Amino acid sequence: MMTNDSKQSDDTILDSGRSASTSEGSSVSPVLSDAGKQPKDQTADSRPGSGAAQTLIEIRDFNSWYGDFQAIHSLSLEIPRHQVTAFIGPSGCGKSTLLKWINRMNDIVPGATAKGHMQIRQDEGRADLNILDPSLDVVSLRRRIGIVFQKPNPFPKSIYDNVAFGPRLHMRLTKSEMDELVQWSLQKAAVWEEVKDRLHAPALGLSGGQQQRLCIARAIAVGPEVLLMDEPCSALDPASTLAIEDLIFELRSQYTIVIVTHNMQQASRCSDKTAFFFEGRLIESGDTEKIFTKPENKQTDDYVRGKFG
Ligand SMILES: Nc1ncnc2c1ncn2[C@@H]1O[C@H](COP(=O)(O)OP(=O)(O)OP(=O)(O)O)[C@@H](O)[C@H]1O
Repeated sequence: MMTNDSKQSDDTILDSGRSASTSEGSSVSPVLSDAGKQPKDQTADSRPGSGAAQTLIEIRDFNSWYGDFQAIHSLSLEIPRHQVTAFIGPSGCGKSTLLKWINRMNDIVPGATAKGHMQIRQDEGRADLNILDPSLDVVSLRRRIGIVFQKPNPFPKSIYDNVAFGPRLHMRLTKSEMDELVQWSLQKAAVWEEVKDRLHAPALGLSGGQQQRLCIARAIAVGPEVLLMDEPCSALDPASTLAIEDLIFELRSQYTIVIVTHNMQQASRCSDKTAFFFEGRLIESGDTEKIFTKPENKQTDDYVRGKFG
């Protein structure tokens, strides 16, 4: 259907069935700088005008389908660099669908197609990258845009091997460099103190909250710019949830974070920007404080007040 619409030639049209993607969902990107093999300082922003929140990902007139069912309608949204953006809205409104297009996880979903513009800014001097380009190397994309799922999903390997998995695939590190990277990642994910004496024990022996922080460590070990989080706390107890929320807030100085959540308190506690979706459409987006205190749209107001959803 939409794949033959030649009138809109400036739109990218992506049919996941045609894509040459792989099913490797793990985000993997270099975390070590060339010089000194130290974890990169990703806070530095070389683009002009850095300081104010800049757009990292621009989504414009984005539509997506599962077969004939249109899940997202003409959605436009800018995701700012080094901030936390929360996607909220009732079940089935398209939050996860949009999230999973941002790192092309939907490539592996049969019948999933998309059309529109979705671009990630590159370093100064390089043209923005078209995320929906069917010829894009999605493994490289997922090294830049990592994802953490609702349910912690450590590999049935040791804690150490979980974190080292991506770097082993994509980097050539010495043993001591790998040790350093594993420690750095676990520290960033605020789980090092709890696991440092049992790095070679099975990851599946950790608590749910520890497993989720391990999954965050695994995602950041490969140096992504963006972390997508799909209801990362929904399987966790309140104490673990607070630990992850603190972590999200902390990590935003170095990563751009997008979090899907059903928990309004969580969205208001740990995000800078909020986007409210309803039935596949973006109803309103803006500063989290404004969305939760003075939204412009009545539907947004009703939702954040818990009147529906
Ligand atoms: N693989 C799929 N095949 C067909 N339809 C799908 C598929 N995944 C999602 N959908 C449909 O697309 C719409 C959006 O789903 P999506 O999972 O993005 O919603 P959501 O807002 O994330 O919901 P929830 O909060 O319940 O996770 C829903 O109507 C859903 O049933």
